[in-house]
Amino acid sequence: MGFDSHVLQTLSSLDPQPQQQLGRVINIQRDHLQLHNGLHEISAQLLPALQQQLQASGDTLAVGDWVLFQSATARITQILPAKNRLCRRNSDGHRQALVANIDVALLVMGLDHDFNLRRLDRYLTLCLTNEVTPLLVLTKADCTAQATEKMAQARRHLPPHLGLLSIDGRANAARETLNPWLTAGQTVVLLGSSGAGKSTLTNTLLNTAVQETGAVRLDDSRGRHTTTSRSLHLCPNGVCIIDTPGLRTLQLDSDEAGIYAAFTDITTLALDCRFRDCQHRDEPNCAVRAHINPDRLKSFHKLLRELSRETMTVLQKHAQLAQWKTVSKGSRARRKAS
Ligand SMILES: Nc1nc2c(ncn2[C@@H]2O[C@H](COP(=O)(O)OP(=O)(O)OP(=O)(O)O)[C@@H](O)[C@H]2O)c(=O)[nH]1
Ligand SMILES: [Zn+2]
Repeated sequence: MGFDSHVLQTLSSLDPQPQQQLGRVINIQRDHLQLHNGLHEISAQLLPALQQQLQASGDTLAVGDWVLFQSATARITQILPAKNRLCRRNSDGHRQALVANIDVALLVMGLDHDFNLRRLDRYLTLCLTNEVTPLLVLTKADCTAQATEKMAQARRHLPPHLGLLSIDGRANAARETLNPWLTAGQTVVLLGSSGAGKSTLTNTLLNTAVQETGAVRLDDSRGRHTTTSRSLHLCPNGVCIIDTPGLRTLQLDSDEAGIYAAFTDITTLALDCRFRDCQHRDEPNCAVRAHINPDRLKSFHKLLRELSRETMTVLQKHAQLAQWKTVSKGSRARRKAS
């Protein structure tokens, strides 16, 4: 189930008791938790004290977490420190762990109306700030005549080292295409919007129909949120894959250093800008604007802007709101006058 040197190292520092077992969280429903111990599945619950501890710290258990549980009662007594956790911010600003202990993320995007490179930059940042290898997987290559053109567009937009492929997620050939990217023992998560084809691809990789799939709306290719919980499955080739429900929004839980780390194509070029503090907006001799796709630069600016808004104090937010109101009042008055 993806047991690796990280888990081994963590375990050796923990001193587990004989009545405890190691398991991996493979599914979380509202009040139902499923573990796998390498042999079979186990329905488990958190020890109440551990539940309280999690609540107090604002943390949550995630699919992919490794835990110790009591063999007799199936109560989870300890969560092993994860090598990474992909988190987002909820609408109320709270951190939510999506999945844990991930090696590779397949960023699944349809070549239909789902195709949106700015959204992709968000997912990329999530991966690169957590040391997860991202791979862009464009689905529904069979549905559009523009597959080649959109692939080229994605290639121009993305940093050069990033893996990119297009598939028909329903076809067995997709398994062969993805094979070089998937190594036995690794944990791979599928991320993307609803209807992008994550469950379809999960079924193809598992070679059985485990995950339910659903048709998309014709006008905008939006899915119907068919998948409602994250779940981890073991593929015949030894890869663990986690299918996730489509995210409506992905508010990042990253700091400035993280965003810079995810945009090294920009930060490297920035060394050649004329001004050391160049913001790559309208400064002369800006090396970034000269070489980077404007859309990607927009993503970079937007993510930094979101971050500064998040870290603003309440007073700063009020001041900014007041400033916007004055500006928009002024421009309305000017429009009226002209
Ligand atoms: N033609 C074609 N159809 C696809 C492909 N991939 C997915 N589909 C179809 O797209 C629809 C949505 O696919 P799902 O796999 O349910 O999408 P999802 O990303 O899991 O969606 P949620 O579970 O709602 O997050 C289904 O009708 C699939 O059959 C593909 O590569 N080609
Ligand atoms: Zn610049």
